[in-house]
Order: sequence, then C-alpha cells, then structure tokens
Amino acid sequence: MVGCGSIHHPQPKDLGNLEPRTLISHQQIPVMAPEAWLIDESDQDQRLPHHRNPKEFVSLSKLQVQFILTIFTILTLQDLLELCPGKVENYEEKLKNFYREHIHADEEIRYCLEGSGYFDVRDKDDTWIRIWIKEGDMIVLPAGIYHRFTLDTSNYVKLMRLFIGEPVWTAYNRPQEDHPARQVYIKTLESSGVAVKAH
Ligand SMILES: CSCCC(=O)C(=O)O
Ligand SMILES: [Fe+2]
Ligand code: NI
Repeated sequence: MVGCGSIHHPQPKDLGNLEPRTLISHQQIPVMAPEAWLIDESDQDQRLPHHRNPKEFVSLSKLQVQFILTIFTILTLQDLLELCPGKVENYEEKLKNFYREHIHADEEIRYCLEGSGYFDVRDKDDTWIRIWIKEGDMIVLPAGIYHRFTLDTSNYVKLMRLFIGEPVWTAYNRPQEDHPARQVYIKTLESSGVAVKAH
C-alpha cells in the first residue's frame, strides 16, 4: 500500500454504484430492508413490479419462516468501514475495541473490498486462529464464537458490513459463557462431535 486511500483498486461491476460512498470513512448507509411482495399473474412486462391490488407485502420474518427448510438468506448492507490511521475518527479506540475478544448474538459477515486484515477466532481448544482476509474475501463468523479483528501491517482495509435482517452491532466482551448465543454455539459444536475445552 502507498498512502491510505491513495490506491484505487478496480471494483466489480455490481459494486460500481457504491463507489461515491467509499470516499467517506465509516459512512452509514440507510438500512433498506429488502422488500418482498406477492405478485399478480398478469401478462404485463415481467420487469414491472407486478404488485397486487391492494399491495401485499411479505415481511422478512415471514420469508424466513416460509423458507426455513431451504437456505434462504437476504443480506443487508449496513455500511462500508474504512480503517486506516490518520483517516478515521477515533482510529485508536476503534482498533482497540475490535481487538478486544468478544462475541455477537448474530453472525458477523464481512466482505473485504480493499486492503487486508486479520480476524482471529478461537478454536475448540481455546487457541487463536488468525484468518487473513484480503481483497475479495468474505468471512462469516457464527454467532457466539469468540473473535477479534486487527489491521495487518499494510494498515488499510475497507470492509462491507452485512447483516441478516436487522443490523445488531452489540459486542459482548469475554467472558460470555452464559450468553444464549454462546451456549447455542457450544451446543452446535458438541452435537457435531467437537469436544470443546471447558473454560
Ligand atoms: C472491522 S470489522 C471486525 C471487527 C469486529 O469484530 C466487529 O465489528 O464486531
Ligand atoms: Fe465482532
Ligand atoms: Ni491495496
């Protein structure tokens, strides 16, 4: 990397419309829940919305219930997070918080648009595994897994933060053995035959 933000990597075409936002660090993009609705059966142009009259929307939770037996997930883009010294407000504090061992009640989903960084995750023996995330990589951490994040020495990363349904940010710092998400995670591991070290 040369200076922060000075390198422009070509973007995949479908991300082109995000480009202007990437100029601003950690900018919130309004959360737009994916919309879904029942359609009419008319022969009109298939590219039209085909709403029924009156419109009948289907809530995200209903979609999830109806399709629970299939892998059916809608990811919501929350924001683009650019991390880099000198460019981001409260950089030191942010990095410190990201590097504090924690869990979430939901999956942590990140797509790396540019740069690189490390996601550290605890394995079954409570040992850290460092995962190097580079441009074009996507990571999905299960709810309840202890993890943390840091930049690598390139000192620059631009991450898309994605959520399934409502974005929930809350980080629960270790220890969280009684947290429901932690308990579900441990149970899932154990039921797939992984013995988890007690701690
Ligand atoms: C910089 S994204 C990774 C940091 C993290 O674990 C989080 O945001 O919860
Ligand atoms: Fe996290
Ligand atoms: Ni780069």
